[in-house]
Amino acid sequence: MIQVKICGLNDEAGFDAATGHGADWVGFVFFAKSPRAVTPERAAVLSRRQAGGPGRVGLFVQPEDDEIRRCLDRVPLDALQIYAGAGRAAAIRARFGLPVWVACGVRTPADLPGHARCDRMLIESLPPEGASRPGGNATKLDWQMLAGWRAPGPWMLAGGLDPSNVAEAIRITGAPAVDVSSGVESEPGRKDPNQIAAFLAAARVPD
Ligand SMILES: O=C(O)c1ccccc1N[C@@H]1O[C@H](COP(=O)(O)O)[C@@H](O)[C@H]1O
Repeated sequence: MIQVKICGLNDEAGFDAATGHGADWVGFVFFAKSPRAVTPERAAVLSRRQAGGPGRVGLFVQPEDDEIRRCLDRVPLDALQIYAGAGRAAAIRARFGLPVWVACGVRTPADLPGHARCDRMLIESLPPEGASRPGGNATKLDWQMLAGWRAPGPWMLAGGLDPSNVAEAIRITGAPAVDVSSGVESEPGRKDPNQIAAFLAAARVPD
């Protein structure tokens, strides 16, 4: 079955929709410039609503070790999704002993990774020129680019997915897992429980 991560959860309604409809992972954005940003304390409150539920993924942009440590002291995380180079990913993994997922921004087929240097690659489009954040911009890749790509390790597709296009994206790319943030929101930073439910259902429709 296709695995699904619902990212950028920051309120009870969104969190409950993601867990209640069977998301495999929920994501908390620890990046202040994001409209979905949460504090570690807020993530901990949400996280406690569903003990033993989906995996909890913390999203960090160019993080220092201290920032990750501060989060982990407050909220248990099962994986760290980072926007940083592969060398930094290895150091973070060694330091914290958690799976590290690395965002791989792709513009042309030459950008597709040939080697796995982390626990999971997030294949997504590069941000638009002048964007204030490296992801979460609702920009999608040319999915056809991935059609002949042999993934060197676990990966997921992200960027510009929504309930109306996720099934086609999976069909074209062969993605085993997908990640969404903007595409299940009524406005930036506000998750829509109905769209979360629709996304999970659409991602899991059998071929
Ligand atoms: O969601 C954010 O605000 C965010 C901020 C900084 C880096 C990444 C962010 N989100 C991630 O971006 C992709 C695509 O998101 P979208 O569905 O196009 O909005 C996804 O991996 C999010 O986890």
